[in-house]
Amino acid sequence: MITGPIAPLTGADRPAADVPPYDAARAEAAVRELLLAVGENPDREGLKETPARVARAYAETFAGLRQEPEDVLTTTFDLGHEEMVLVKDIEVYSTCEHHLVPFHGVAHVGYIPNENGLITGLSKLARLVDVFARRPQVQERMTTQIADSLMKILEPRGVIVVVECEHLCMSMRGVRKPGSRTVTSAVRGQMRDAVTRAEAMSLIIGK
Ligand SMILES: Nc1nc2c(ncn2[C@@H]2O[C@H](COP(=O)(O)OP(=O)(O)OP(=O)(O)O)[C@@H](O)[C@H]2O)c(=O)[nH]1
Ligand SMILES: [Zn+2]
Repeated sequence: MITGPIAPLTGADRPAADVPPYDAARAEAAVRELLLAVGENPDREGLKETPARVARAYAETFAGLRQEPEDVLTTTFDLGHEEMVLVKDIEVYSTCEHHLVPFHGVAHVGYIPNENGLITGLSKLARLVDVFARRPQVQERMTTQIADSLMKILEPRGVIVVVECEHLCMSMRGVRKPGSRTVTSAVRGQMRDAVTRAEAMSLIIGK
């Protein structure tokens, strides 16, 4: 049986500073237990390195728990560009917090800079998506977190985030509907205006 302290704060929005350091030994012990539980022999040749491998993989998969959006939205420029900036088709791999299996697809992230034209590096938008994707997630919360952190840090006039993902928990098990895609959006500030929103959506949909 695995025992030990649990994270002091349990909310999904807790700050990275409150998340305890990654405990690889604990993850390894848990994977060994899981293999025993399903009736496998964790000491057989093919599996003996598996708990350590999974522990290493989980460190990467959940690295976002120890990152803040401020860590990646660092490079900002004052370009004086006040029109919409949209990066679309950002590949997303996240983990469904209900089943701990992946959901994957694309995110489209757009914003309208403020009157000072404060913008960020394009790659930083993709990094921001990863900060929230690399956590146990639900797609709705991930979408909201991306939008709200952009609003807070860049103080833009508006933000739109659209995420389209296939959830493997719906494809490979349970209801077994491969190919279905879940679309979530979060729209903030001036991006809520009908004309602006329509422009953003046509840029997102147009291939
Ligand atoms: N809203 C939302 N639901 C999700 C997400 N990922 C998985 N789910 C759903 O979470 C639900 C969990 O339902 P439960 O009935 O508790 O679990 P379950 O018995 O494994 O459900 P099934 O997947 O239907 O077999 C399922 O309907 C999943 O499709 C997500 O990102 N957002
Ligand atoms: Zn799931």
